[in-house]
Amino acid sequence: MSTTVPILDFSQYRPEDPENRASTDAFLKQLYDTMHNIGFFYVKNHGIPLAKQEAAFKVIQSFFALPVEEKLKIEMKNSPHFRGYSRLGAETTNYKQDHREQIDLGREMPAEPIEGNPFYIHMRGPNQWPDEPAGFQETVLDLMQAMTDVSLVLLRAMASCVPELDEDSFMKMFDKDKYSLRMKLARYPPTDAKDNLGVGPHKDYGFLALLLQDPVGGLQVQTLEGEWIDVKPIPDTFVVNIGEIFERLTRRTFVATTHRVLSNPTKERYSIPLFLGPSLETRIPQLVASGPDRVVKSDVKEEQLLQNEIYGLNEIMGFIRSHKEPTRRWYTFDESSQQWSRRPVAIQ
Ligand SMILES: O=C(O)CCC(=O)C(=O)O
Ligand SMILES: [Fe+2]
Repeated sequence: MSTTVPILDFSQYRPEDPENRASTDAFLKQLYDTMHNIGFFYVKNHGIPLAKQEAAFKVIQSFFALPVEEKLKIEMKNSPHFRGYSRLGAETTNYKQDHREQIDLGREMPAEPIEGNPFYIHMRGPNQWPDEPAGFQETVLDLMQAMTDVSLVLLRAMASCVPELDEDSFMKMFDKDKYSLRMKLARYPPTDAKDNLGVGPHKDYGFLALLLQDPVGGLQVQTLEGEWIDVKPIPDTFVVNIGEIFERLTRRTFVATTHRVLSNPTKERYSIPLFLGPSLETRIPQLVASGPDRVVKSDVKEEQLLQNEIYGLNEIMGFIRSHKEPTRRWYTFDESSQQWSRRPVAIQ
């Protein structure tokens, strides 16, 4: 069976408009089928102006063009909240070094006290912002807000298209002051190496990811039958995919699709994924009574899946396995209790 990544028209989804019922229902039906059959799709007519997308790419490109010493001023190892810059090769996916550099960001929040809090609470905290280029923070925050707004509406649509899910109790996990948001600003340098994996095969850890990619291409998804297909850039669309926790919650009615990025031999590539999750303390219920008995082929082994009941544990464990140096400096693992904890001050 050949599979394609469908394009959904977001302007069809207007649940508050009774006149538009047929169109909203058609959108929800297509959304359900897509999430069940492939777990990846494009959205068009999302309402985020092209100018906002282009402005973000522009400041991001200027940042990555700075000398490395400048970029290292906001290196992730400064941050117990896993925020900041990771240089080329600093990140690991599926046991292998990735070939990209990036800035990790999240919601701008105050750091939480160490005493009396679980270690995963430190995923919350402030971002590190570069001084240069001018306007970086405002421009990136502007896009982050617009992408968040689209993600939250998409999430509601996803919840409402599953008959077994109660939309309101589902959305309660996404308390407006506490839901979790992570964003990456990524640059993949060109490589003519035979092994041209920009990012190795993985699933995303949260509920959903919304991705803006530039025109270069290289993103691929693995169909449920195990075949790799291109998610070619389509101008003015965003790519959406489901995360592992959504898969857990729906007992694989929805699938967290495996994906990877192949670097281009001659061109650098930029992408901006945003990951949405509930508040860190949320215990993820399995809201669907029983899932279909599905066999899904994936290059990601079951042992790699993050399926903890507490959402925040999944998020921090994803960062701990990908970012060795910030982890070594700020966290410690106790063999006897098999527990992680946060160091009060970083070690050198
Ligand atoms: O750069 C991309 O297109 C995808 C990146 C990705 O999958 C990730 O960072 O989780
Ligand atoms: Fe991903």
